[in-house]
Amino acid sequence: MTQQTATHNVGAGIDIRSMGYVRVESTDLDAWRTFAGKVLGLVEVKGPNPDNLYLRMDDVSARIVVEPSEHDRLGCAGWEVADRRALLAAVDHLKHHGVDVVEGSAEECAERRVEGFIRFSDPFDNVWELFCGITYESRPLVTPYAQTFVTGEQGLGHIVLPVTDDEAALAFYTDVLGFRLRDSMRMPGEFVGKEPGSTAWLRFLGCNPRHHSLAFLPMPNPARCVHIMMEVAKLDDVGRALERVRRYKAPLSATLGRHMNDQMVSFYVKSPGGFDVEYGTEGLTVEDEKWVARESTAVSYWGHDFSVGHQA
Ligand SMILES: Cc1ccc(O)c(O)c1CC[C@@H]1C(=O)CC[C@]2(C)C(=O)CC[C@@H]12
Ligand SMILES: [Fe+2]
Repeated sequence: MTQQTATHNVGAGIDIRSMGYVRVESTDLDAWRTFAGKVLGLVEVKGPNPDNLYLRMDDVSARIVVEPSEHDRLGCAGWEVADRRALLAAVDHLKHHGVDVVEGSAEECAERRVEGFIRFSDPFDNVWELFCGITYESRPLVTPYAQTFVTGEQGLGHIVLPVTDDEAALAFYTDVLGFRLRDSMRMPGEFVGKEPGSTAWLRFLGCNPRHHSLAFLPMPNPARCVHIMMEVAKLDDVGRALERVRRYKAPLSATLGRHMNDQMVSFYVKSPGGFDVEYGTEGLTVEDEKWVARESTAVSYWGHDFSVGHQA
């Protein structure tokens, strides 16, 4: 299967290849330094702006950039397209759908080490960036706990964004952005503040073989992000990370478990950004040609007790 087949552009949306980077706003960079380095096992590297914290997880120069701010929240997620031509096509496509697009300045490109990028917001004020031509490093990454992150064509991982209207979100992300629906989960409406007896949908969407790169939860969130997921190669890497959560007293949001839809074994830990980080392994990969989007009837086959996150 090649990336160039027509099926890759199902729905004629934008040809987004993967989630490339995440930018985080922080009131406490030292808290992020410890959390990212000691708990997650990311590697701090030098970057263009000495005020920012740059974190590597693979050959890409930085996958997570934390910048000083008055807020603790997600800044934006950056999504990779193949090249400048794809980026220009995306601009046309977004404008055609009435989306306001801002082109990244030369300084902003230098800070991100990309050839070009654009910024826009989804209908729920989540900030998106699309970029091409990011730099990658010759020096192999040596992670502090010897884990390997699963990235490559699957990108950084996945992100769960807050939305206010699940139907409008599904239409925007599939018809306008070109994501493919991979799974759905029904939730009681009262869970997200809708009228009792109603239904709210959690949708899981993909843009590459990773089962989902994007999901949305119809519930507002001050951190502008529910969680980001990063995947490591081995179950031992998840187990060791869970021990570091305990050692560094990072607040666990959900216990170890295996999800039903993407079969990932993971736990959730609260980041200093106000959103969770899901740390997992053994995530499912799919092929668009064969995949059928169904409705999963449970969060997990076992584990993932979210009540630990609500205990004082
Ligand atoms: C259900 C599910 C499947 C695959 C995932 O990667 C995944 O993160 C989830 C869980 C999604 C969701 C969440 O992130 C926030 C808290 C939620 C709403 C719950 O309380 C249950 C499902 C959880
Ligand atoms: Fe997740």
